[in-house]
Amino acid sequence: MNSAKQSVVAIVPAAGIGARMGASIPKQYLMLGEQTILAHTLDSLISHPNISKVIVALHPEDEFFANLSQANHAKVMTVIGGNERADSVLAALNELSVNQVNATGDTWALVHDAARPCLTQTDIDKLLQSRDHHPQGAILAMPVRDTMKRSIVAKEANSAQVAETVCRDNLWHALTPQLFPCQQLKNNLAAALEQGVQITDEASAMEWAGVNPGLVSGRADNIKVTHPDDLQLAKLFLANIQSV
Ligand SMILES: Nc1ccn([C@@H]2O[C@H](COP(=O)(O)OP(=O)(O)OP(=O)(O)O)[C@@H](O)[C@H]2O)c(=O)n1
Ligand SMILES: C[C@](O)(CO)[C@H](O)COP(=O)(O)O
Repeated sequence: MNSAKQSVVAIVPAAGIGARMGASIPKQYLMLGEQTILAHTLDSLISHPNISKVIVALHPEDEFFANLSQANHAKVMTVIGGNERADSVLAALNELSVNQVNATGDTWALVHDAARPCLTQTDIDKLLQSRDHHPQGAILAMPVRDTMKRSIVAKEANSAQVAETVCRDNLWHALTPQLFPCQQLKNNLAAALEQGVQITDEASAMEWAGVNPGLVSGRADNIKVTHPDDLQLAKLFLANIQSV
């Protein structure tokens, strides 16, 4: 079926606590300019014409989401997330299968981290258009530019040492969104988690099932806000994106 006719549901894992950020509140609710990180992320998905629904996976004790204006948007619905990111994504997929994925299963899941607020419409378009030559699904990714080192396991802080240089040929940074047929992603993610497989992104569940997801080159400013110094960078990137 022509990809233009297939429906796309965005899934936003937003149930983390942001431990590495070390803030007093979950990092997705930190301010970035005029809005929270999560609000910026939701705006980028809500505003895309080919995204019909946005399912946000929230921490069971989340007390912030209801205060976002985006919480009341017609496209937005919520589910309770799980202990790990993958569990939160699966919770959203399970919610979808109840009332969204039709018999032919031609609904696509576009999974995007709440912590990546600098996503552009152009990159969403690029990923959606990749379905015609990547019917198995694809992810936004960025080729590695630096020489990559693997460290010796450090015995104490600030004592890391190089163990080896890792060949960077064909090495990419996996970004999000990651785009897969709903039904296949749900089945593969559930099976992988059931087997205790370490799943840190949707592609790794699909790879576990023998799929080779497409790699779609994405913008370098689509960063995941993880550590405190990422906040200023995200502010700069967002201002740049909004100025064009
Ligand atoms: N149980 C979890 C853990 C993470 N996430 C989400 O997955 C995304 C990427 O995870 P990460 O950057 O690691 O966020 P946190 O888990 O919050 O960060 P940390 O690991 O520092 O605690 C985030 O938007 C986070 O909210 C989630 O939905 N459910
Ligand atoms: C999904 C992801 O953003 C791709 O790079 C990354 O795997 C998330 O990792 P995290 O440890 O859950 O932040």
